[in-house]
Amino acid sequence: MEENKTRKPVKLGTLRKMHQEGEPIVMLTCYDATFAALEDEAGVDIMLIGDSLGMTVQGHGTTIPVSIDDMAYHTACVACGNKNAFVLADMNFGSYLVNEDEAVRNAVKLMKAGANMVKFEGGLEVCPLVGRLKQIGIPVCAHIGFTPQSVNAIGGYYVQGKTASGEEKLYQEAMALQEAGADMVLFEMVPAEIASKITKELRIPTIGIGAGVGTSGQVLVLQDILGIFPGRKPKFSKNFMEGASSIQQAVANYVQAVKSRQFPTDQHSF
Ligand SMILES: Nc1nc(=O)c2c([nH]1)NC[C@@H]1CN(c3ccc(C(=O)N[C@@H](CCC(=O)O)C(=O)O)cc3)CN21
Ligand SMILES: CC(C)C(=O)C(=O)O
Ligand SMILES: [Mg+2]
Repeated sequence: MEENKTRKPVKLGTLRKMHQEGEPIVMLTCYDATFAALEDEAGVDIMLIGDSLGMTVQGHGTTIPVSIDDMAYHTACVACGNKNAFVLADMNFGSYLVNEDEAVRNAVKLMKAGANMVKFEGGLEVCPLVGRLKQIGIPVCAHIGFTPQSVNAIGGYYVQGKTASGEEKLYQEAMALQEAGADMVLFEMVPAEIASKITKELRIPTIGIGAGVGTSGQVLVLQDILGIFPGRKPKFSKNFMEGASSIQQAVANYVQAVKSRQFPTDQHSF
């Protein structure tokens, strides 16, 4: 592969600047070193070692069975293949809301494996943990809206924040997370208008998946953009292999589509 020599390391400061200047941030899930090198070369800004690996790599029906050792292993694989992208690692179900000291130790494990930031699902209930991690030098991305680890409690794959009170809840959560010290907020499956409105009021960058084009950046699952995830495709994802002649080109086309705000369209939004 031809080396991309113009690329500089993406740091937290880079992401803040992109948010301020309105340059879209491209995030894509990544689970191994080969794809890390490929995504890095294609210009992906943030590689997310998502707990979606429970579905895409391990073949489970949800993200619930994933362990902290699974997350640390895949984070280390990605970190080895990556040169310049920012590395974000998901905290798995059960690794952060059971016991706060254990949550801190688990976050430390992911940072030692090569993460630059950790992400976990939740609103007001995770604010104390966000503050504690911040104190010991661990940046946090908060994941709100539809939170897949709570699919059993939510009762299905439903769009969140559709009612006036749901919208207010999302707004309050985003503001509280920023105040608690979060460095980024991710919205999953929320109305485009709300994600855009909250993004304008936050100092910190936002990332959307099924949250419209008005967030600071976008994320999708690697296997979804390659059209190789079995079963029905979520409304918010897009197969970028269509019209591409290689995997490299499909990933580059995703990067280009997010950077030019051609993706997502209304067709991928709620
Ligand atoms: N391959 C893959 N893509 C993802 O986007 C993804 C994962 N896995 N695993 C972790 C979570 C789970 N997420 C999901 C999974 C499925 C739907 C889904 O099926 N959405 C349908 C509605 C399905 C229904 O009505 O039950 C949709 O049309 O958007 C949404 C989000 C997002 N994440
Ligand atoms: C879908 C994204 C946002 C995620 O959390 C994951 O891949 O686990
Ligand atoms: Mg996740």
